[in-house]
Amino acid sequence: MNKPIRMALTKGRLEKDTVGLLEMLGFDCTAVREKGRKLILPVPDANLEVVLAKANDVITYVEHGVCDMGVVGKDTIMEMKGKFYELVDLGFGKCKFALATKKGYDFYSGYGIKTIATKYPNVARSFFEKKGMDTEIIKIEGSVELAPLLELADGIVDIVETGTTLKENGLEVIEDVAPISARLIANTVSLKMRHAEIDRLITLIEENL
Ligand SMILES: Nc1ncnc2c1ncn2[C@@H]1O[C@H](COP(=O)(O)OP(=O)(O)OP(=O)(O)O)[C@@H](O)[C@H]1O
Ligand SMILES: O=P(O)(O)OC[C@H]1O[C@H](OP(=O)(O)OP(=O)(O)O)[C@H](O)[C@@H]1O
Repeated sequence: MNKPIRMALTKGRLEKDTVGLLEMLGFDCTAVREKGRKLILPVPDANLEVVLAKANDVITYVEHGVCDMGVVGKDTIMEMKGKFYELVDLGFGKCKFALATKKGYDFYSGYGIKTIATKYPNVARSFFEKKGMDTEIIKIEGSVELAPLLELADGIVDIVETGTTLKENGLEVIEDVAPISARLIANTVSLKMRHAEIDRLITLIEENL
């Protein structure tokens, strides 16, 4: 048998749904479910090796070819860009990028440069560039909703899923930026060298979505 296909999975929110998808395809994911602190786990009947990584690192490993495939959010793809193929929209991990401000704040009024706090500076920059709007972008590592409350920023570009975090902090969406869901990605060389195996897996996934 060929060496296993290495698939990098985003740890955290996307992990359960990805394992659920592999199980729905009929693969035994016992080793992944009972992983403890192990980070590389076999899915033997699929000839897969699952690598558990942080979202940005999934892209780094796939881009460098040390993982053949990956499962990562569209948010991470939009922020990191990079050279790899985006193959399938997996339809889970659904949320969106949105521009939000304090409730009732008139973001588009006035002539001063607006300040935007975000964990995703490239996404925010390109959103405002398309509008032809000059902004100051400040990178924040988490709980981005704090920035307008502390008056560091006029608005935020962040992930919104249920809207609860915005609501409980007196903020509201004023514009959607982009829809987000989990994507299957592949290294460009792996897709050529292991085309038959990857293609079989994609067909199986698409039949089960
Ligand atoms: N409410 C949400 N908040 C953030 N990400 C979400 C949400 N719902 C779905 N996602 C998707 O899940 C992916 C993984 O999110 P998760 O919070 O587990 O990791 P992360 O964004 O790297 O955060 P952390 O730095 O806390 O690990 C995101 O990249 C996004 O595609
Ligand atoms: O619309 P909601 O369902 O409330 O979800 C959105 C929140 O979830 C994410 O934060 P996360 O929990 O990953 O924490 P972080 O802000 O520290 O990254 C995101 O950055 C929002 O804050």
